[in-house]
Amino acid sequence: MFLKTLSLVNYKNFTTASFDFDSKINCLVGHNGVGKTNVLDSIYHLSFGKSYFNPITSQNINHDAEFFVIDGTLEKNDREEHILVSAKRGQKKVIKRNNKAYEKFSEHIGFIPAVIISPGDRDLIIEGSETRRKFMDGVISQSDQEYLNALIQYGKVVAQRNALLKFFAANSKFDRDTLDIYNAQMNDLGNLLFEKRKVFLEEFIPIFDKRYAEITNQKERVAIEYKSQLFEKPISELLDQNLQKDMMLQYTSVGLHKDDLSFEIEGHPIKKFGSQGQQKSFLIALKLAQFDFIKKLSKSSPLLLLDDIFDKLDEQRVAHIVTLVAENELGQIFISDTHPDRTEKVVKESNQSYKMFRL
Ligand SMILES: Nc1ncnc2c1ncn2[C@@H]1O[C@H](COP(=O)(O)OP(=O)(O)OP(=O)(O)O)[C@@H](O)[C@H]1O
Repeated sequence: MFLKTLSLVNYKNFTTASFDFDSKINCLVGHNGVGKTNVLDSIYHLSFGKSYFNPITSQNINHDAEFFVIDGTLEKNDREEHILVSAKRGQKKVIKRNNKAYEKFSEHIGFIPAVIISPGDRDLIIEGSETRRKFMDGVISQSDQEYLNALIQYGKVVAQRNALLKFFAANSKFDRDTLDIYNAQMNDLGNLLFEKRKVFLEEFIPIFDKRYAEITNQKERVAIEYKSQLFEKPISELLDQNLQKDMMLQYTSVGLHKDDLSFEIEGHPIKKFGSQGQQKSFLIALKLAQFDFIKKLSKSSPLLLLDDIFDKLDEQRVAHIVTLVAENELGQIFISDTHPDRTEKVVKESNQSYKMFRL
């Protein structure tokens, strides 16, 4: 699978732009702020139906315009596929595949598998548990529609349960029967998601370990561990035990939505004890493991979007990734960089076809 063409109208800083991509390596080069990241983000948008950097759709529309269009042609399984994402201020976004609009965007997830590596990935280490859950959910969802549907449903049930708790507090009421309906739904959906997260991590963690060792020449011991209250008790029990607390807080304080992943180096949290370089290697290993995992399940190489990759890796490491493309381990990649010469030097050495786009 590869992205053949991309046209943008009023997407972020672009009024119009079009690209005819190479099936292997594409380099977007230019000064700070010319829009290199925005091109990568528009490709991400085609894949996930939203921006990686700014989830507020209206803010992706050029400041001076009323709408944006991202139009891409893919070659997938020897067929040409046409994907269009468009948004108008004040209206719902539209995503079309071969001119037919999706009713649910979630149906599109996984159609164009993609992985982005960007300086902002550091949030995965430094921010709260939500970023890590989102990462895990994102990887699983790209290859498991049942997981994605259950996840969406679970989120809705928690929101309904929270609204009910607020209603109880505002009206000094309590209705066990309605609460039990939500508890049962949370329990069933939560268990399904918990089992799938466990299965996923059993497979994902060894892939991550291998990638980390490869990137660092096995310098130190790192670990990812799944943290969930569900290892101790089923959700139904957790909910019963915490009912008084939830009534007071007016939200659901326990469940699968509190899961986390702990990232450790030599037995200590990498957030506090990892050097900058170790954190960078950890994040890249995490993203390459995501790539491997999705590739295995979807049986095609995800698009690899490398934003400001030289910020994260020295020339040798970037060359290593480009070599992987040459060996056909990776598929189509997009690299953004401010230094055309250093990028061109690295990609030339790979003896692969490539295109340079000077923005
Ligand atoms: N909705 C928008 N309308 C117009 N311009 C926008 C919009 N959103 C972002 N921009 C502009 O896009 C530019 C940033 O583009 P981008 O982040 O892609 O740059 P870059 O080439 O990757 O830069 P760097 O090398 O610094 O990472 C900024 O000038 C920003 O103001």
